[in-house]
Amino acid sequence: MKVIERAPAKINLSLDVIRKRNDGFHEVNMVMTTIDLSDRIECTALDTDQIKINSSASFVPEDARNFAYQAAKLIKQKYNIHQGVLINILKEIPVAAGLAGGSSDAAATIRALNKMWNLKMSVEEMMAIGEEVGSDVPFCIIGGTAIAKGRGEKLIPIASPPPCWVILAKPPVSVSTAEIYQSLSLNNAPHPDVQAMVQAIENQDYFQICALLGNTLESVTLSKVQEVSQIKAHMKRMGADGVLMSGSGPTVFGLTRYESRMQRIYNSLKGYCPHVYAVHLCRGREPLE
Ligand SMILES: C[C@@](CO)(OP(=O)(O)O)[C@H](O)COP(=O)(O)OP(=O)(O)OC[C@H]1O[C@@H](n2ccc(N)nc2=O)[C@H](O)[C@@H]1O
Ligand SMILES: Nc1ncnc2c1ncn2[C@@H]1O[C@H](COP(=O)(O)OP(=O)(O)O)[C@@H](O)[C@H]1O
Repeated sequence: MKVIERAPAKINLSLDVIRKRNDGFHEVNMVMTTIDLSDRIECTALDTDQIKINSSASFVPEDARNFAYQAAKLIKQKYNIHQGVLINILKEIPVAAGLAGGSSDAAATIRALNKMWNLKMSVEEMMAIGEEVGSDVPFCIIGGTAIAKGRGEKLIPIASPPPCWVILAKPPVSVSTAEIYQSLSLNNAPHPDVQAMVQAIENQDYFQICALLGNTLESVTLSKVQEVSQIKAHMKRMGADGVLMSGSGPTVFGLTRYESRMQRIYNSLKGYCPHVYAVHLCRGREPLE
């Protein structure tokens, strides 16, 4: 038996870091939304009782460090499953990019194994398992657009933003999420207006959404990866209506409603950055499969 699931990336339209907690995490307030750049997860039943990972990308661990492996192991333990699974990961999402590629692979694995082993887990149960793998995994279980609080696991689904093109450019460097949070000094950090962003999305006010894009972590990554500022400036010059770094970065995204402008921004970045994509926001809570 084989179950296939789509694992879409996310971007953070607004990301505020409120305080450092005692457990090593930070309290956040974010607006996240899925985009139509996806990995593909294929789960195939194995005769032997083991978890095997196969990934199409280098840099992605194929052992217990893989988030999909960790998700499968947690499910096997919780439901006392003695069957094995081969998890084939076809990577499209750049790795360590601020786009939650690994988290989305874990979430898609949870959805796939729920079907393959007929576990009848509710969305809440899948989110609880996801939370044990990483802060962004519960969001990746539901997808769509949501406010995320706590360390990212407390979710309030909201309406989707109005349709537009999202151009993504990842400079040829990767950053560690833990290091970026660690280097953040909250004394002089910028704090985006998350509530105003939620309101702008509810009003379907595209230009207000563009104006309110903000990310507390951006200044930290900017100071380590100079290409982030260069790409931001370039996207603005080429006519993007709003530009921001996603998550802990270093991927930068730009928004436009015009296909011709999307093409211009995309083409002008293609020679400069190894990873450039032009995608759409995902509308609504489409079934993630
Ligand atoms: C910054 C964000 C924004 O969506 O995304 P990415 O850039 O990773 O895509 C997330 O907060 C990342 O979530 P995720 O990548 O799941 O992080 P986790 O694996 O749970 O944690 C990795 C490390 O990041 C730090 N961390 C993470 C989340 C959080 N709210 N506070 C933290 O301080 C902790 O040091 C933790 O050990
Ligand atoms: N399935 C996976 N896909 C990508 N990276 C993974 C995966 N499982 C574990 N990792 C590890 O997680 C780290 C962060 O990757 P990723 O989830 O792509 O980035 P981000 O947290 O910035 O969105 C990588 O450096 C990689 O070692």
